[in-house]
Amino acid sequence: MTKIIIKTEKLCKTFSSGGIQQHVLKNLDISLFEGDFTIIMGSSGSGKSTLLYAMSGMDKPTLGEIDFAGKSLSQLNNDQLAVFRRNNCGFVFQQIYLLDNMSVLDNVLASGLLVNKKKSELVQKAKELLMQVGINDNAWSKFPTQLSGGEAQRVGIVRALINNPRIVFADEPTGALNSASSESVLDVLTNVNQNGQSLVMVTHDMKTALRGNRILYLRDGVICGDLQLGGYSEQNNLERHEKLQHFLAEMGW
Ligand SMILES: Nc1ncnc2c1ncn2[C@@H]1O[C@H](COP(=O)(O)OP(=O)(O)OP(=O)(O)O)[C@@H](O)[C@H]1O
Repeated sequence: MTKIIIKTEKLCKTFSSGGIQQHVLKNLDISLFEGDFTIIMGSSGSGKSTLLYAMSGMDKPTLGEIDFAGKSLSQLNNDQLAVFRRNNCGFVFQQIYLLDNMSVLDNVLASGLLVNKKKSELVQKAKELLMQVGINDNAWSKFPTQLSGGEAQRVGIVRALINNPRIVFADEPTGALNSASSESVLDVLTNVNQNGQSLVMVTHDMKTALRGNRILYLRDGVICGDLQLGGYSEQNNLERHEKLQHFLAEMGW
């Protein structure tokens, strides 16, 4: 049976500003499963990023519980949460946030060294991962400004993977890329998932969503659709495309 990796119970997030409260996430009960590539879709402002940040322990919920691989996140203080995130989560953002004054290799190593891994092992692993995403040795000493957007995001993915996270969270990872670069980044994410890595990704884009095997649809802070799409492959993509199109039409997307 597939193992649950994250389970939320009555998860709520409310933001207050200027005396006005905005209930962004409303009593969400969600289970995410190991090995899945879960996609979160929904209209702008529906709470997708807020949900991603709450489930990953980046932000604290207002109410409710998050069980992450057997650990209750509400029991952790901020320092413990930071350590927990470092050991269990990888993050890929639209803005890639590579450090401009460090080489490609050092950007990856910096994340690994934060969890006290042995440097020689890390270097070996970083190089292997960089090769796997098509960043070859002639690029390892380059600085981020010398990379294309797609190359930089593939380095961002390696940085997210360097500590063997239980799950990788991605927030619109291709949102700032042209279509060729997007495809190369999505191929990498697909490959990472096909090698067993759990992923959860927020996207607005249908083509991007097709890389996932499960689609959660958020409307006004409530999950109103949950589609099992089956795993991505180029052969079955037409059928999956139609299924997703139908689902999104039902959701009023
Ligand atoms: N830190 C914050 N303080 C106050 N309000 C916030 C904060 N973060 C998010 N919000 C509000 O919560 C709502 C949901 O935001 P969120 O970014 O989660 O939506 P989203 O579905 O990811 O939107 P988009 O697709 O446009 O990125 C928005 O109305 C946003 O303004």
